Amino acid sequence: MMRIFLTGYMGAGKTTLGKAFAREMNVPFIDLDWYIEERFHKSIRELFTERGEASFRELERNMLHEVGEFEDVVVSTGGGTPCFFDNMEYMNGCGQTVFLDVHPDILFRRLRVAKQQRPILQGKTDEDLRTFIVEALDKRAPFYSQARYRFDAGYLESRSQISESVQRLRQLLGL
Ligand SMILES: Nc1ncnc2c1ncn2[C@@H]1O[C@H](COP(=O)(O)OP(=O)(O)O)[C@@H](O)[C@H]1O
Ligand SMILES: O=C(O)C1=C[C@@H](OP(=O)(O)O)[C@@H](O)[C@H](O)C1
Ligand SMILES: [Mg+2]
Repeated sequence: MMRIFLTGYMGAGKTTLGKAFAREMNVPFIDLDWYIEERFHKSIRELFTERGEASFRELERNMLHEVGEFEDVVVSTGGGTPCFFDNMEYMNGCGQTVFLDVHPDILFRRLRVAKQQRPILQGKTDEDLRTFIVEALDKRAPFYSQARYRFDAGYLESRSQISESVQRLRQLLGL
């Protein structure tokens, strides 16, 4: 049975790598954000605005517990998932957890062009964004570091880099 949770900051590549890795391992892929969006028929952005973050975190935890029941699955969590409730402990209890570690400079480069879909980053100038990433990583590090494995996900910019990363992740997990 394979149950893998990918964790890490926004833009770390959880969705990109998770999708490619699940395909390689021939198991279903679940992106927790997409799962939530489908269930509630709303975008993450809408859920944040309509309910506020605290309520989003509750439903995120509930949905995590739902997907944590599935067997043979690769789950990409949201960037904040490990940092609320006992979510990290829960994931460690039922599967393999991987922290996708990426340097803040690379995260900045990725998120600059992809901040529209992420409610937490909206309206930030470049300078604000850079500071915000560094500070958030600092706050979230104690949670991310509880993952069983750490993976350097700084190389996901092309198809070949993605497939090289998939092989590297496979080796790390001994699969
Ligand atoms: N369609 C795309 N165009 C350009 N870059 C992309 C695209 N999809 C993914 N990427 C790159 O991969 C990064 C990681 O994205 P993603 O997998 O969504 O991260 P996460 O799920 O951890 O937030 C992106 O920010 C970007 O650098
Ligand atoms: O870091 C966060 O708090 C969040 C990350 C997002 O997921 P990604 O990391 O996949 O962008 C999404 O769950 C929501 O916007 C909140
Ligand atoms: Mg994602």
